[in-house]
Amino acid sequence: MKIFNAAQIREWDQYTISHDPISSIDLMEKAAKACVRWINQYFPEESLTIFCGKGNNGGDGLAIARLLSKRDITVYILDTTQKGTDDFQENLSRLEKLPHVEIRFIQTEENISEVNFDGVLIDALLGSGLNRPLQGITARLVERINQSGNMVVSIDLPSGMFADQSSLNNPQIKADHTLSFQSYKRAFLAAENSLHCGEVHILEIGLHPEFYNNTPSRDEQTDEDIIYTVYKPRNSFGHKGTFGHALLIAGSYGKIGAAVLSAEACLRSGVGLVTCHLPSCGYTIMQTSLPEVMVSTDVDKAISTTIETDLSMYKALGIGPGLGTASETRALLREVLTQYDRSVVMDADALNCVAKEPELLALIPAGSILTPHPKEFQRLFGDTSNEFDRIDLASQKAKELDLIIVLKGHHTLIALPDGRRFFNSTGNAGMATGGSGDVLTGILTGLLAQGYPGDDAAILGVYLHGLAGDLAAEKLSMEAMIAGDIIRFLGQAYKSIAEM
Ligand SMILES: NC(=O)C1=CN([C@@H]2O[C@H](COP(=O)(O)OP(=O)(O)OC[C@H]3O[C@@H](n4cnc5c(N)ncnc54)[C@H](O)[C@@H]3O)[C@@H](O)[C@H]2O)[C@@H](O)CC1
Ligand SMILES: [K+]
Repeated sequence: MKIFNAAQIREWDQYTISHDPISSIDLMEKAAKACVRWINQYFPEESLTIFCGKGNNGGDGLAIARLLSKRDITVYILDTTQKGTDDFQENLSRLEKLPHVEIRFIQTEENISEVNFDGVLIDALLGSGLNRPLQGITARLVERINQSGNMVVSIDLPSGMFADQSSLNNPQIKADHTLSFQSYKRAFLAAENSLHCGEVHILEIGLHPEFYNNTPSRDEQTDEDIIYTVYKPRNSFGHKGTFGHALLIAGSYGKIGAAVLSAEACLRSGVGLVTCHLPSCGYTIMQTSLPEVMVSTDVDKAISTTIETDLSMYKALGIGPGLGTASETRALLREVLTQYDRSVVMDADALNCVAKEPELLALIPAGSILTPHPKEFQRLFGDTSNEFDRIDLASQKAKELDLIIVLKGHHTLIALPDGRRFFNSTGNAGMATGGSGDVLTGILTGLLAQGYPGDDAAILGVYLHGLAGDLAAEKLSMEAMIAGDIIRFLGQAYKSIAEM
């Protein structure tokens, strides 16, 4: 699903108005009706206090008030000097025709102390038209709403939150639910906003599909349609050679488990053969845990010497899980990156090695996949002041270095070298557990070895990993699931993708 920015969303509204055609006041009525259906379902009887600004977000609020006027309702209008939009004014005069609805105006800070915060609070102060951080009386009102302790439902966006840029540390509504229209906004994908958005509900308001289809978007949220086009069902005439041979370079003393997890995930991603290059202390552990994996061993407790084998026999290479960052290991990494010219997957300590020796970056083969979590990303590419900047930096580095950057998080970002950015839609907090990243490395390496191009491998692999995690959490709970469970549910995840 494409994610449009605030300007594109405005254009989409305008396109619908002129091509549907529909008047803008009728479009607002549709949006309000969609909200009312939701409110009636979630809060069927509660009294409501509705806070409106004088833009179209406030217009939505006034229309909602009229449609729910049989309830116990109070409407507060934040009466700035600014003139209301046409649709706001029209909805105000429609509402004023209902004498039993109480409309009060907030013009001074004193008025705020007279507000009665009753029942469910509907926040229709500001929406996607926000163009500066809240201040003065608006910020004060927002603060009071947040302090009220009442349930808060925001219309379109929590007031004070920008649709497509960081709002970190700005005054903004802390909503329990956000009812937004038609499609996801960037704001809802940022972890830094999650405490303010609450649960996000996207309501269909019939914006014109032609605009959606014809308007390119840099950002997309991975969904079933995308996965359907990326996933390649297995060729029934294939043999194990068809599905590639992957090499994983992983493990150190005390962290052989990372290599085992990664190797099993790689196998279960569908690859034909897996070889794991391990320090010698991991030999018995790996052979006993996973008889399907071939093992080549190094001499020591950490991987530190030259790999003897001809790397060109491997279709893909994954480096990092449990590797450590010893200087000998870095030397090996340098050698591998120099020798190998197909895509590699680099995670965890492989990335930390690169952070210690940044000149290694230039050796990474084009089209390779890097999978940092935010801390590893920061070590590699430096600090950013907020999540939006971090995503822009990841995107810039993906372009500059011709790499795919998978920035792990609640909505993992997949930044492609051509500038496109995908936000993953599967996964849950249960996956924040040791070894979960090793599993992802294995899956991605396995998909590359099977011949998936890097961008498809990243999009599909991250989605599968999250979906398997969701299935594991459903069965076992987020608390009790562990990384190995993600592997155990990979099969079910594949099955549900195949049925799409
Ligand atoms: N036909 C349409 O365009 C539709 C619009 N809809 C609603 O319209 C909203 C967008 O409407 P608007 O563009 O009027 O935007 P808003 O209702 O968000 O308000 C924008 C106004 O507030 C002012 N403003 C911006 N930042 C401010 C700040 N920090 N403090 C005080 N004032 C500030 C702006 O100068 C502008 O006049 C959406 O969020 C959505 O709720 C929906 O009704 C769906 C249809
Ligand atoms: K709002």
